[in-house]
Amino acid sequence: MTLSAMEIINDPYLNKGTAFTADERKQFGLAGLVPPAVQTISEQADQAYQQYQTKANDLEKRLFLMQLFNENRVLFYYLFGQHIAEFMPVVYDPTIADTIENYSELFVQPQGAAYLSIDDPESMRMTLKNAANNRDIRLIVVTDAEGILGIGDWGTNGVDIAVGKLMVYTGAAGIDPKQVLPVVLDVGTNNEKLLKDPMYLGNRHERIQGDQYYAFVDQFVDTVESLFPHLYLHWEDFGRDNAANILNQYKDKITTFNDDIQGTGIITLAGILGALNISKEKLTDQVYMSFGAGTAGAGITQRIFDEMVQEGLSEDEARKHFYMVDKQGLLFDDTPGLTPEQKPFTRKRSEFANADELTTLEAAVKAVHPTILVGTSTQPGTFTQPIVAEMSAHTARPIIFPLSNPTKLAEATAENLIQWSDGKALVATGIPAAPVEYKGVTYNIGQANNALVYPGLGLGTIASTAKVLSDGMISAAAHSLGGIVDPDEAGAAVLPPVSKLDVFSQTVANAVAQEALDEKLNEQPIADAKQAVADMKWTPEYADLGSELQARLQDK
Ligand SMILES: NC(=O)c1ccc[n+]([C@@H]2O[C@H](COP(=O)([O-])OP(=O)(O)OC[C@H]3O[C@@H](n4cnc5c(N)ncnc54)[C@H](O)[C@@H]3O)[C@@H](O)[C@H]2O)c1
Ligand SMILES: O=C(O)C[C@H](O)C(=O)O
Ligand SMILES: [Mn+2]
Repeated sequence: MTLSAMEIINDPYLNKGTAFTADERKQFGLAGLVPPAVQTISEQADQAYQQYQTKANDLEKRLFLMQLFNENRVLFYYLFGQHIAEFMPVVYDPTIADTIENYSELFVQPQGAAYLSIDDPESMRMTLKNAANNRDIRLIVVTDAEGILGIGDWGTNGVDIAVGKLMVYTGAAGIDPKQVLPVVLDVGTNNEKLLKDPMYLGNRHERIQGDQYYAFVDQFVDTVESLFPHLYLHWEDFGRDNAANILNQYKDKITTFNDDIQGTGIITLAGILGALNISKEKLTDQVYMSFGAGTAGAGITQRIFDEMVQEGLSEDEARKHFYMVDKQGLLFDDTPGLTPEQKPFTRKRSEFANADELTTLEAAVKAVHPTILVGTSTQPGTFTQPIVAEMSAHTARPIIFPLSNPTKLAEATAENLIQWSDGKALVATGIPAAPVEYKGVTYNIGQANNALVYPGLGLGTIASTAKVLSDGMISAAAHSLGGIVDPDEAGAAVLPPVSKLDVFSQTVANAVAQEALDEKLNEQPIADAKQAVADMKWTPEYADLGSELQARLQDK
């Protein structure tokens, strides 16, 4: 069996458009099916970038790039590689939030995703097999879309976050796009707007919860593990009640990762270490306050706590450095509605004369004087001027990270934080922020978004054939981002710039793979971690069509 010329052109992994060579056009019946000119990939990319620049806004730009992605993966990633910092906010957060909210209206094609319906579990295996289409799948990003960014429950529309996260894996770290699969678990939605929308494309019923939900998740894990034996399974944007349960269920059994818990923990720790490098302070001297102690907030807190223990504090000593504020206010051991992840970080009312008044962030900040404040609350504008002034009055260089996404949900803007703290605050934001000019200094703002770390973490884990993702590998990833920014430059950022994302993703991957080997977690013999990472890395170049087709036939 061989592929027809039309099948080749319509296959995004094989299509080269005007870059098919004269020989290929002759040999595979492509002559006359594309315009006569034979272009190089660089000429194609220049032409595509010119088109991109004519688009009126980020949504239009994204739709154009998705069209390119749908039609020609190599060209898309070549172009992405040339404009990584410019394209990140367009293919990913924050613009991706608009495409998720308007998924039905914008729907053109399914972008290679697998839609797994809880109403049709019998089809699961076949769907996954067909979506993989004989490809050697090494990486799945799966969501059930109950907690998309901070915008809530978006049902089947959430599939876009799986597609988008995977685009960043390849653009940043060079994961082979032939080896990835985006998946949405459509278990229904509690989003009334979607349930009433005649155009909604997902299952039109409330979320199935409890045993049936967990059985469906379990069936999914069993099925992908049996179909794809070398899989790295990435969970994204599950709801607060399920995310940690699922991670705890599988993390010691398979190679798996929760981005919101672990990825956010790593990047935030890296940002804090970067900030302490600037202020020349020690982590173990800090007082940490988590605002919005949900999936991400608790995940970050746990990572910073583990780091303090690693730096020599006992668990009891370390715990004294942490405070959590959620909807109820400062969390105490008798606060109703605590999650299992919050319980270890609650305080005793007896520690405060006015415990019952500590129901707002401002009151908690006044009572505790945190030196680090991290926001994952989905509550915009909650890091107010009085709060920032209060922190600045008690700390030389307060570390303040408003991490809620997308843009409209951020707890504060970087500009306000720099102004309100008179340039003292060490800031990172969840979405990209422009440098802030203040009193003659240009403050570069680091982006504490898990996208700065999960691509390298994934590449390192897959390349090392690690059987699990260990705490040591996670810690190695966080530490590997140090030493890239010069901390002594005025206005230095706490994290390396997104423009270097492709470079430092390799650094992260190398560190993670080395740690996996040091811990003897590799399933296959590997002599050299760096070499294994280099061998795994895919680069966007057109391969010879004949060889590609040959390989395709061998896979069948
Ligand atoms: N920058 C990053 O890399 C990154 C990573 C993950 C999540 N996030 C962002 O963090 C936010 C939360 O995501 P999540 O997955 O943890 O969601 P989540 O629903 O698990 O957690 C949100 C928490 O905020 C709490 N909250 C709600 N209203 C509050 C209020 N008025 N005061 C205090 N707390 C309040 C909720 O009770 C919950 O515990 C989102 O906006 C998301 O985009 C950012
Ligand atoms: O998707 C992002 O931009 C980061 C994070 O995973 C989130 O949920 O906000
Ligand atoms: Mn997320």
